[in-house]
Amino acid sequence: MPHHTPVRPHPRASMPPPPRPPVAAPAPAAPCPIRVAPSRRRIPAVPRAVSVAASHAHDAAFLRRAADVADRSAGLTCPHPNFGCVIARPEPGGPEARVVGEGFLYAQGTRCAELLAAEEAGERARGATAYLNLEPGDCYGDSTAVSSLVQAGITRVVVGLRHPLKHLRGKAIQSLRSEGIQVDVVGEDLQSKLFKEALTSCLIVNAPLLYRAAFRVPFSVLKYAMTADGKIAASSGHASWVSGRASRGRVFELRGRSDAVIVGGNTVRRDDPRLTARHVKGHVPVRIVMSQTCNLPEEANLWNVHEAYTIVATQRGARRDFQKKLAMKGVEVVEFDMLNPRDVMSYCYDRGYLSVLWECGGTLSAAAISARVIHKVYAFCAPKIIGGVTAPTPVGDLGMNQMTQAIDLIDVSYEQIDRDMLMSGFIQPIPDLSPVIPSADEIPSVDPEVSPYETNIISFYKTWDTFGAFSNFSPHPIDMPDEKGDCLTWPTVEHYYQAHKFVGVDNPQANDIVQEIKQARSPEEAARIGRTRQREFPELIRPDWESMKIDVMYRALKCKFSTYAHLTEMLLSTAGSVLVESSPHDLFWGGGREGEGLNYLGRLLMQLRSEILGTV
Ligand SMILES: NC(=O)C1=CN([C@@H]2O[C@H](COP(=O)(O)OP(=O)(O)OC[C@H]3O[C@@H](n4cnc5c(N)ncnc54)[C@H](OP(=O)(O)O)[C@@H]3O)[C@@H](O)[C@H]2O)C=CC1
Ligand SMILES: Nc1c(N[C@@H]2O[C@H](COP(=O)(O)O)[C@@H](O)[C@H]2O)[nH]c(=O)[nH]c1=O
Repeated sequence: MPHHTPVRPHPRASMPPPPRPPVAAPAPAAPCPIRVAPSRRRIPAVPRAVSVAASHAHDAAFLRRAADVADRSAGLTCPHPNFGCVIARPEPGGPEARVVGEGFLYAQGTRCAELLAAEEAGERARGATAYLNLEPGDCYGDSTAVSSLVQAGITRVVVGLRHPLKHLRGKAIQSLRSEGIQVDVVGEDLQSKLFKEALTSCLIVNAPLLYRAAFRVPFSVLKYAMTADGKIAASSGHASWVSGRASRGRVFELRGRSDAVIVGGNTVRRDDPRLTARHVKGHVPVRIVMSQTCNLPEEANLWNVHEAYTIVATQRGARRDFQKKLAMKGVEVVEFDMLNPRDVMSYCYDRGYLSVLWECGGTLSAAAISARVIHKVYAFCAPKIIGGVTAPTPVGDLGMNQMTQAIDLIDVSYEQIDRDMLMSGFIQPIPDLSPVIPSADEIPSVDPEVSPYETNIISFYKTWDTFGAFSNFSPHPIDMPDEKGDCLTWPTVEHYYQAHKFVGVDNPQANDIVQEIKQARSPEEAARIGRTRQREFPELIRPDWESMKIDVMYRALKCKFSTYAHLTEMLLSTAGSVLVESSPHDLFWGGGREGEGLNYLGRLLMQLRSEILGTV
C-alpha cells in the first residue's frame, strides 16, 4: 500500500497574508478565453432540486473561478505551480450557491491557497465544497493544504487536474478521501462536457508546470511583432516601433509571467533592449542573451544588473576576456559546448524555470522552433507596411519549401489590441498527463526500475520538487535570537539568511535593509532584495560575511529542523544518502552543473542529520 502522509496540523501562520486582491482580479495578461468574474459574484441561480447537469454546471463555474483565482500571482512573483481554491456553499434556504472563501498561492514558500480560502470562509466552510484547479502539492511533509480543508469541515472537493509531478500525483486526493471527504476529479468522477471550458482554464493556468513535467524544459513562448507585410524591422534593422503602446503593454505582462526572456546576439547589437516588465513592483524576469561569438557591445542596457539579472549563454571559450568584463559588471556567463536552444532550455529547466519568453529575431526563433522547444506563439500584427527585401522576418529558415509543410497553430485565439491584431496559438498542445503518469494509488510501492543499490544521491532544489522542504524557500518560520538576545520570528530561512548579510553593521541604512528583507512577502522577494542591495551597497555588507555565512545558515537550519518534527523525520529518512542542492549556478551552496559546486547547503543538512543521529 502506498504510504500516505498523515494529516498534520499546518505550521504556524508563516507569512502575513498578501493584501486582499482587488475585487475584480487584474485582467489576465494572456489573451486566454477565461475572464475573471468580479469577486463575490453570485453564480447563476440553480434550483435546489437540481439535475445532475445543473449541478455539473455549478461545479464547472466554480472550478473556472478557481483557475481564475490561481492566476492572480501572475506578474507579482516568479512563475510557480498555480493553485487557486474557491469554497462555495448553497445559501441557507435559497437556491443559489455562494463563494464564502477563496485564496491563491502568492509565491513559493507562502501560505497555500486552501489555507487562505479556509481562513476566509471560517465557519461557513463547514459542509461546503472546495474547488481546486490543481491537486494540492503538499511537498513539505506537513500536508498543510489537506489539513486546512479537513479542519475547515469541507465535505466535498472538486479537482480540475491531478498534480503532474510524480512524487505528488494522487497523494493529496488520497489523503482527502482517507479523511472521508468526497473528492471528484474532472475527467474521472466528473465526465460531463460541461467541464470542457473549466478544464481548459485549469490547463492554461498551469500550462508551464504541465510542459515542464512532460518535456523537462520550461514552457516556451515565442513572441514577435510584425508589420502587415511580415517584417519585424526595417531592412536597416530599425524596429521601434512595429506594434503599438497597448500591445507592448501586453508584452510587459507576458514578461512578468516569465522566469526568463531570451534574445539573440543580433537583437542585442541592433536594439540594445532592456527586456524588463516595466511594472513598478513585482516579478522581473532574468534576461538571457544567446550569442555563439560573444561578440557583444561593451556597454548595453542588459549589463545594468540593478534593473534585472542578466545571463549570457555563449560557446565555450568565446572571448574569455570579454566574458570577464561581463562578470565584473555582475552579468552571469554560462558556457555551452555547442550553444543551441535545446541545451539552453535544459539548463533553464535545471534552474527551476517554468516559463520562458523568446523575444529573439528570426534567426534564433527558427533554431528554437526546429529544436522543438517552442510551445506557443504570440504574433502581434500591426496594420503597417514597411517593405524591404532584406527586412528581417519573424522566423528564419526552417528547411521547409512546400506550404503543406507549414506548422499549424492549434487552439488559436484572436484579439484586437488597439490597431494591432494578436494571434496566439500552440505549436504543441498542452500535454494531458492523466494517462502518462499513474497517480499515487496506482504507483507500485517500489519503483521496479530503481534497484535498491541505485546511487544514493538525493537532489533537492525547488520547493515543489521532491524534498522541497529542504529548500530555504520552504514556508517554515524560525524563531531566532537577535544580537540583543531577543527572539524574532523570521518567515523562512531565506529571509533570515539574506537579512544577516546586513546585521551588525553600524549604519541605519543597513538596519532598514534588514527590516525590508524581514517584511518581504515571500522568500523569493527576500532573496531578490538581499541580492540587489548587496550589489547596490556592498559597503553595507557585514565585513565578516564571507567567513560567517556558513554559520548563519547552519544556525537557521538547526532551528528549522528542530522546530518542525516532521522535517527532522524527513531529514532522517535520507540517512545514508548524499544530499545535493541541485542548483546549476550557485556553486557555493549548490552542486553546480557538473558537480563542481561546493554544495554547502547539502553538506550542512547532512551535518545536521549526523548530529541528530548522534553520529558526528
Ligand atoms: N519586432 C519584433 O518583435 C522583434 C524584432 N527584432 C529585430 O530582429 C532583428 C534581429 O533578428 P536576427 O538577426 O534574426 O537576430 P536574433 O535575435 O535571432 O539573433 C541571432 C543571433 O543569435 C545568436 N545565436 C545563438 N545561438 C544560436 C543558434 N543556435 N542559432 C542561431 N543563432 C544563435 C547568434 O548570435 P551571435 O552572432 O552573437 O553569435 C546569432 O547571430 C533586429 O533588427 C531586431 O530589431 C528582434 C526581436 C523581436
Ligand atoms: N520592435 C518591437 C519589439 N521588439 C522586441 O522588444 C525588444 C525591446 O524591448 P524593450 O527594450 O524592453 O522595450 C527588442 O529587443 C525586441 O526583442 N517588440 C514588440 O512587442 N513590439 C515591437 O514593435
